[in-house]
Amino acid sequence: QAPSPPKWPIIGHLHLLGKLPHQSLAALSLTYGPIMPFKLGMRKAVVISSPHPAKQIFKTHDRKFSSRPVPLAAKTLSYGGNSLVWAAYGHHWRLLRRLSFTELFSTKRLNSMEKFRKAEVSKTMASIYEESIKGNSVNIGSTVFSTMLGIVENMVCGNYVFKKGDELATELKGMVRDVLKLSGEPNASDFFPFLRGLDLQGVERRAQKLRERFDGIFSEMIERRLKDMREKGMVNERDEESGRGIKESDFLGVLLELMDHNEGLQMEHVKGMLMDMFIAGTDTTSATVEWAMAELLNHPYVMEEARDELRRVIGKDKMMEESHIPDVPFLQAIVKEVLRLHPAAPLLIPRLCDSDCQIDGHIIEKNTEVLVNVWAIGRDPKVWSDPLKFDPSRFVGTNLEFKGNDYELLPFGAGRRICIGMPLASSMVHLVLGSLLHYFNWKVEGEVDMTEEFGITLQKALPLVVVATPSLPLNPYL
Ligand code: HEM
Repeated sequence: QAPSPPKWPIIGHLHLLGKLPHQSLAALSLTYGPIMPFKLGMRKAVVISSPHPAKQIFKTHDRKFSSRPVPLAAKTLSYGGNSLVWAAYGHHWRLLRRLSFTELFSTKRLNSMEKFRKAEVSKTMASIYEESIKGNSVNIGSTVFSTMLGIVENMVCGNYVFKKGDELATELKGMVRDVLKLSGEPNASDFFPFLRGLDLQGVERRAQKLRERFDGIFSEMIERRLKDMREKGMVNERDEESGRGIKESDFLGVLLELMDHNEGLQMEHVKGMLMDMFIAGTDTTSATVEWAMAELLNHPYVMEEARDELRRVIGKDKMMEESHIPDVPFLQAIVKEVLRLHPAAPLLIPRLCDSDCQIDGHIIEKNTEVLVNVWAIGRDPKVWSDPLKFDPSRFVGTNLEFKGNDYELLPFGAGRRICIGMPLASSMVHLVLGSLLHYFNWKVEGEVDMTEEFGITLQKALPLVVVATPSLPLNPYL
């Protein structure tokens, strides 16, 4: 057994989690090592804080670690824990993963939707422009959240339930945050199965209520889609805008059709998938752009270097497009540096060990939960020189990527359960951040506060609200 902190009777190590578990666990692993057994009430866990054991888990023994523990709140919110994010590794998960890949995230599918993403980002830039000429400030996180909401929504169901800036979109951001908070909130019923049913902290009650609110939205989406399908067959009338082929359906249409053909898919699986995409795809991406802007505002010379690069590559009177991304290596380095210091899921989404396994000489027993602390790995002085310094140039001229093969940089996880939305997230973070920098000047008085807030995702405690001024002579976004 690897060394672990002294535990208390019954609660084990729960008292050591603190308000920001990724930070408390990172500090403890400095004393107890990179493979640290941890007792969460009655549940066995192990915390991994270094690239070598992470590689063993995600590569050498990936199959054994390909399920996840499902917190009770997540089970309620995901319609029973059978969605892509939470399903146990096996036939059902493979079906959902394959469907999501072919219908949403294959290169072909993503390419066919590019025109639409471009339009969505232009709309965002135009709205920031309008605010900027009025001298109004912009809430970066909320603005990028709405952009991602529009993009995910269009990919998933090809129409709009949420209008930009309307009440439902604003409400939805709050709801997504609540889901992430609830799913990450330590819940006594998870740690002590004999307390199940008592719901002492009211977590499940709150999860149930939240799910009902989502359910109203999803039911409306599905109702509309079914009506379309009845009236027009599978023809997607929005093909002009979405760039899809005329006979193709969208993701929701395909799921509903498969459900009809009894492929083992039920309505709650379809709704669980909608929940996954809206939760996993929106706040993660907008938080990354928000952290990036916060770091750049605190490092104006880095921001200036990125803008010089964008001006050189794109030109002064053109919009940034996804096709520019391979030609802006410094912007790419900034994104890597932001994901190193501020990974949107600092403990990833935990995995579950399905049979005894030896990692670097330590036995990890069956049913142990595995928390890979990528936040700690990103700040480990044994891995990075001057790790707390925001210095994108450390990536310039290296082949280091965040795609699951370099175990020192794993913001999207790795192995067969690596984030399926990574290609989309990567394009969007580069495109939105690049566009914000290319088109506007950004300044703040004093330092931006970088305090983190608790949740399953890493959020800024204080939202970044800044005034922009247009920086290019023409406004290519209007
Ligand atoms: C910066 C943005 C994002 C980050 C940092 C991120 C991070 C992650 C991480 C760490 C995991 C768990 C991986 C593992 O267990 O190894 C994950 C899973 C997942 N992500 Fe993302 N994600 C992002 C954006 C997105 C987007 C845009 C979507 C979709 C629209 C998405 C959909 C998913 C799904 C469905 C899973 C579950 C995959 C499975 O269990 O098979 N994510 N993500």
